Amino acid sequence: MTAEPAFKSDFLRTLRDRGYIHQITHPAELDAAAASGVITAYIGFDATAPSLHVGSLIQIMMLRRLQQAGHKPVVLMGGGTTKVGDPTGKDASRPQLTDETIQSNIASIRTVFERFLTFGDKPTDAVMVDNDQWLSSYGYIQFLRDFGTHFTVNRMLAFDSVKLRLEREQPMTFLEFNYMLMQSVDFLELNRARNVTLQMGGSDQWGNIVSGVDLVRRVDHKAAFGLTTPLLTTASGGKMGKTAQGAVWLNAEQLSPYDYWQFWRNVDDADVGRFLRLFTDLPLDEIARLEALPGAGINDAKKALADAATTMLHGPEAAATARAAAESAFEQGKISADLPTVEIPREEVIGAMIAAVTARAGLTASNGEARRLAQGGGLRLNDQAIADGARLIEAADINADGVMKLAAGKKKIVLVRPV
Ligand SMILES: Nc1ncnc2c1ncn2[C@@H]1O[C@H](COP(=O)(O)OP(=O)(O)OP(=O)(O)O)[C@@H](O)[C@H]1O
Ligand SMILES: N[C@@H](Cc1ccc(O)cc1)C(=O)O
Repeated sequence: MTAEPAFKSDFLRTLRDRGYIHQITHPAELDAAAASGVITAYIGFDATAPSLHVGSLIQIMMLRRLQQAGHKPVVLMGGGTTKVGDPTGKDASRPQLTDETIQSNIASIRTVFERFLTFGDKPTDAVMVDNDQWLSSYGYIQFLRDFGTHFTVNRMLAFDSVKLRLEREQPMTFLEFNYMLMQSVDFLELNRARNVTLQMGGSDQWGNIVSGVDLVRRVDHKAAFGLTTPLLTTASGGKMGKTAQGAVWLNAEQLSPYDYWQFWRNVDDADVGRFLRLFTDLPLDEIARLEALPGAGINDAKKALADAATTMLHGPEAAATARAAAESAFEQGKISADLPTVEIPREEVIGAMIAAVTARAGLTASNGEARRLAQGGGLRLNDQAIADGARLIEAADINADGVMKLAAGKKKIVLVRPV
């Protein structure tokens, strides 16, 4: 192994110590800049959905580390780039979103950033910009003349986002082919308007980021840097942020604080230390202590992770409520009103097979999966294991509050309310 150079700047030292760094374009130059003054850095987020998910949280946390180290974060909303759609990592073109959908997604996404960053007018306060402001006002010919000359098709074909599609003989439209230019122009624009010298993102963004660095350096002869994080996967190999049930959304409307707390509480043992370093502000020595807890102590480390991550996103009260609901549900065998409740038409519950209700409540993907779960002893109705997936639900299974408690395995649990 080659020895890694020691960083002088607090910012890069923290990023390295906490596991954020995958690649940097000019490490020594960037380190010197961050050690000697305030730098301004940006990360872009496209508005492809009404909420960001846990995969993008590493990026948000990196902007938080930047601000904690005394530098200035710029959050870029991709109002313009979302109209084109980043082909990076995609097998096929994205569906085109309407302007209304993009605007409503931006309005919904932007709310979470205030939890992680301090916005305002002071030198290291965060600011938010929307690239629609400049990208949409270029005329086509002007854009081509100003920027098209700085990109060769030869080089663009060599980037993964393009190359992999061509190799697989999957179509890439000319619309998508332009995405890289637009992201590069963003960097140039932000460098000129706000003195942004660093762009960060996930490792899949490397091609787009390097193109922007090159554009700033070539056109304006100014310093510009790129830094990427590893693309996070969980210990079981899946892309971080997606689960069998879907993405782990950051907005409470898409995923309740309870389910968010549960996501962190249920991470694999092997992920706990890494996630504590990336997703909480706990000091490294405290994390080392939590990681080293013997045996079942790992559960305390997971609860510390769930508490800290949920507090940061949803606030201390929501985190405490989620934890109390989880503890009463899993550890004391009681029913807690804070468990997620699923409303199902009465006729689909009373008299229906428990396997069907389990699937209908979203605990399993199918009736068959619910039946197998029951056979294996993993299906519980009001804390009693039910081995027969064909067992019919009776009115007597519903308690005085009008709900019954249904659990699939140790981790998934809901209240079903017939309505
Ligand atoms: N699992 C992950 N680990 C690290 N970074 C991630 C992960 N998922 C997304 N990112 C990063 O978060 C930023 C925003 O990504 P984006 O919202 O496009 O995520 P996505 O899951 O790829 O969404 P989409 O499916 O719309 O492309 C990018 O910099 C991307 O590299
Ligand atoms: N391409 C990035 C989002 C982005 C958009 C514009 C930028 O200038 C930077 C980044 C993504 O898909 O995640």
